[in-house]
Amino acid sequence: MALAQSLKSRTSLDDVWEEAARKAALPARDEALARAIAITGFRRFGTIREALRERLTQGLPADERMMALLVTGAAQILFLDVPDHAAVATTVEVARGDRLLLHYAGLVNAVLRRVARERDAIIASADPLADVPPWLQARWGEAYAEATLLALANAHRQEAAVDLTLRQEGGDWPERLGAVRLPTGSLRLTERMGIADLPGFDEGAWWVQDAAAALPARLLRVEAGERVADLCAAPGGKTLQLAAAGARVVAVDRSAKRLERLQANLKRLRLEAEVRVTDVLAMPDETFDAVLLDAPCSATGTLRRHPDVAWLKSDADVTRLADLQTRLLDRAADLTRPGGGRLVFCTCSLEPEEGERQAEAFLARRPDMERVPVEPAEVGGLEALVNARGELRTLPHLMPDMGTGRPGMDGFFAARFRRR
Ligand SMILES: C[S@@+](CC[C@H](N)C(=O)[O-])C[C@H]1O[C@@H](n2cnc3c(N)ncnc32)[C@H](O)[C@@H]1O
Repeated sequence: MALAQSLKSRTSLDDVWEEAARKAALPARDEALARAIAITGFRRFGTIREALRERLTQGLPADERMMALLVTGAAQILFLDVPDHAAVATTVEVARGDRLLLHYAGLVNAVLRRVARERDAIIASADPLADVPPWLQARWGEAYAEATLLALANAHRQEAAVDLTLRQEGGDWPERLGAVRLPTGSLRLTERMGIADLPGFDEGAWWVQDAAAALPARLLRVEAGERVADLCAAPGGKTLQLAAAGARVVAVDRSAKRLERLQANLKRLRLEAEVRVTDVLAMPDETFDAVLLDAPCSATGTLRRHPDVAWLKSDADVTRLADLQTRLLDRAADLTRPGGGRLVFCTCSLEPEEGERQAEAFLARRPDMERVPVEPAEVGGLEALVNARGELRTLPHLMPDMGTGRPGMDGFFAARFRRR
């Protein structure tokens, strides 16, 4: 019932999962299936809800737990490799075991059987935009062309691939890992495997990082020995890239818990960085040769991994976060060395307020900063990833599958500046 809890409290699935899993105490394999069901429930929430609405004479249940129960049952029937009878039986069993849902058991049984019988028709007639909630359809309809909106919706229905960033480029890692080298340099696994069992994990030869997430730190073009600030650094994917390039990195984040993961990552990779638990806005004056600001954002570029975000966030979150980004960006500029220091601002959002408009307003209010356009050659020659102003704008459908059967990448924005 993590899905119900997440919907009710508008808290991310990741945040409610740990506690829910501890309470349920499921064996690892069952927990993995439960998580796949919850993720699929969110990924296809619009399609599933519509299918249920059309098959419930009384309309959708107001009770979140009942709604979540039906969604998890239908997700298994429609989109997961679970036999229909097992999906129906386990969902009915959950209803029977719950005092408040007990009287719905017959209804659950009937509606899920009907969903199973009508599966092909449900899938064939599903609206291509059904899984994009209205607030995002409105935003993306304004920001992007109609064909792009459809491509985004389609990309978000796919599960994300697992990409790796090599600590050191080269070597025979693609063969050893059964991976394909993407044009941008990341490796993409062709099969889903236990990460810790893969060759090179213990020796710290690579780390998991989406192909798009690996681009912003590269745009900083750090050189060995440079002093670099990684602001909003945890859990540290970009810190690892900067440290692996030989920079003396100061990694800053206000979350001590998330920084623990960054420390563990540094340890496994045998890399070093100075780690500071602090609010970027409260950092004392000092300057760095290069600064990376990977600001907190609505994360609408990561819906393939975190489909819950689409159903839990709202316009108000974008406004609030964009305001925080503006303040963080000004602080990041102050920390950039005058006379040539570089600054890269990035977010994993598809919203212009958290990307293009943020960069435009920044340049307008900071005459001490100038833009350093990104060249397509810096992102593997993929021209579609760089806009006319020389900003990186990756979209989830823009990475071809390169023979892995798993296309796609996170949606990221990055702009590069130099301090005069
Ligand atoms: C997008 S995540 C960073 C991901 C990270 N750069 C990476 O590549 O693994 C944003 C981070 O910003 C941190 N954060 C949010 N507001 C902050 C602030 N005012 N000062 C410092 N860190 C902040 C959050 O704790 C979160 O870890």
